[in-house]
Amino acid sequence: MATDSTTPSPNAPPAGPCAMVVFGAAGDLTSRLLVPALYNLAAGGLLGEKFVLIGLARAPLTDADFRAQLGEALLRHATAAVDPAVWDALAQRVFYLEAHFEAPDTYARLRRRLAEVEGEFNTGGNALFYLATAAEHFGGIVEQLGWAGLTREQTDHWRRVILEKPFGQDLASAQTLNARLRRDLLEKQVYRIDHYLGKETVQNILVLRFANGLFEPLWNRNHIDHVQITVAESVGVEKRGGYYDRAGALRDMVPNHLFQLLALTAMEPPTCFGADAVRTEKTKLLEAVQALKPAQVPAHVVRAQYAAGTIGERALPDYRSEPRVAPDSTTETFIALKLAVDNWRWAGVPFYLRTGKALTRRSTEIAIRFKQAPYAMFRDTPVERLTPNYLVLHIQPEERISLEFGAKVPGPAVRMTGVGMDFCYNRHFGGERAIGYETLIYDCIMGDATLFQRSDTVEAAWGVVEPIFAAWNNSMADLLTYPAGSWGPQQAEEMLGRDGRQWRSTDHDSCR
Ligand SMILES: NC(=O)C1=CN([C@@H]2O[C@H](COP(=O)(O)OP(=O)(O)OC[C@H]3O[C@@H](n4cnc5c(N)ncnc54)[C@H](OP(=O)(O)O)[C@@H]3O)[C@@H](O)[C@H]2O)C=CC1
Ligand SMILES: O=C1O[C@H](COP(=O)(O)O)[C@@H](O)[C@H](O)[C@H]1O
Repeated sequence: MATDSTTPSPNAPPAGPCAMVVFGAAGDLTSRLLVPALYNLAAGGLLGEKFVLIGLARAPLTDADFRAQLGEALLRHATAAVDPAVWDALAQRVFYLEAHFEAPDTYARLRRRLAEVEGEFNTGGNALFYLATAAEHFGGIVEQLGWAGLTREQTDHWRRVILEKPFGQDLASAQTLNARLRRDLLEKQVYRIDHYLGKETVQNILVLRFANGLFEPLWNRNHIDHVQITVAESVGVEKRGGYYDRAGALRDMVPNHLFQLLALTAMEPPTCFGADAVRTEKTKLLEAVQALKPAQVPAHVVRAQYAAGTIGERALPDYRSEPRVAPDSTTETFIALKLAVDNWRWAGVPFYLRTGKALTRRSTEIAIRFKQAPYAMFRDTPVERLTPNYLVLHIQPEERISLEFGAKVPGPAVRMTGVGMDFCYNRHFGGERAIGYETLIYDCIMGDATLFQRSDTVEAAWGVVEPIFAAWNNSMADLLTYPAGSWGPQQAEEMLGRDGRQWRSTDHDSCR
């Protein structure tokens, strides 16, 4: 992550030289996210002349077909008007290799193609292998790259691999995958993407906390009552029933995206802005999250599945009637958790996390609730209750930070109302938004792994959720239902209610 400005800094040097090989280049991720991100980098002058893209997939395409396919995808998914000159220049450096991941000759052909582009475009022998493919292919591809000598680094060139999530389905499979990767790659060559770390508002958590003297003294159990992390989606399972029905909300979202938000919010200050310093603190934080005991699971975890309902004008069927979902599915589409971080900073401060599909609206936020001031001074006034003090990091779709506090209503009587101060990204930085993958691709080419997951972080995260799976396997938690378009089951409210707390309402949120 460039440390002096935005996504990445416009003053940053262009990335490269390098050849980026995308395994699964005819897929959705490539068209929807990777190509627009590469275009944005090129448009910002952040992809050097010595950058080449080689797409690899099974479809019988020529280079020209592939360029045309990506060009159309770019027009559909670009975040700003496409400048044909920028795209044409980039497209000249795009190539296609029709190949099967499993076929051994794929890797010999790839080696030859890499040597050709190295000669023609001076890519310097550097190569980034991007596995934009289902996780079941990761091990096989990396192994074959290793056999073909394609992952071997030399003093004059580097070789790196980007993996998309999921990194395993549980702790054991994550450990197996990491061990398999280690056979052919050094940890420093592995870049595990969590796309939440590509979001500006997520990267800003570190800056907010550690570049401002204002917040850090308050950032602990002496001043913070509790923390809420919400990742609410208004979409249902859409076309991904086949994958999602095997994963569920806990696997799909919690050990990755929600725990990244948790770790950034709660970690100790790293000693420097280096990849290992930041990732070590994140890992330590996740290791400090108390594993739930089986008997705690029913009170600390709420899981539920959506039933038919409407979200705005949109009607959603029961989750079990969605395409490629089992009619008797017991997969959760909503989960709420109460976690404790057992360290000096956070002892006694609950962290409430919730995520779900088919909820009222899309809203991702981290709400930090400060402890209440003593009421004594207002006892003989009309003030009946003090306004809760929240610092809210609105991650998406609104991108802002708000501070909520009480203010005196003008007039002779002492009356109080809740008011807020807002920092809105749009208003301050303008409306042009990035995909999020720009920074991640740029950083990988530049060899900065700060925003990527390390193997021990991934394993620490699975370690926290593992006891929950175990309890569910022993039928220790009911699967509830909630109507699509609601905020989830009532039991998620009750979980906080038992602690005398409630989820912060997002109903009136907007940039003031
Ligand atoms: N799509 C998204 O928004 C996101 C996706 N991801 C992750 O990214 C990865 C890719 O997802 P996505 O692009 O949606 O997947 P798709 O199914 O759309 O694309 C997969 C690609 O892999 C190719 N492929 C599959 N098997 C083989 C094979 N044996 N040999 C050669 N090529 C093969 C397919 O080629 P063919 O066309 O020939 O089938 C296709 O190009 C997944 O891990 C997913 O979890 C992560 C975040 C977001
Ligand atoms: O990884 C995933 O993330 C998306 C949510 O991402 P966002 O950037 O739109 O918040 C989620 O829909 C999907 O199920 C999950 O696999």
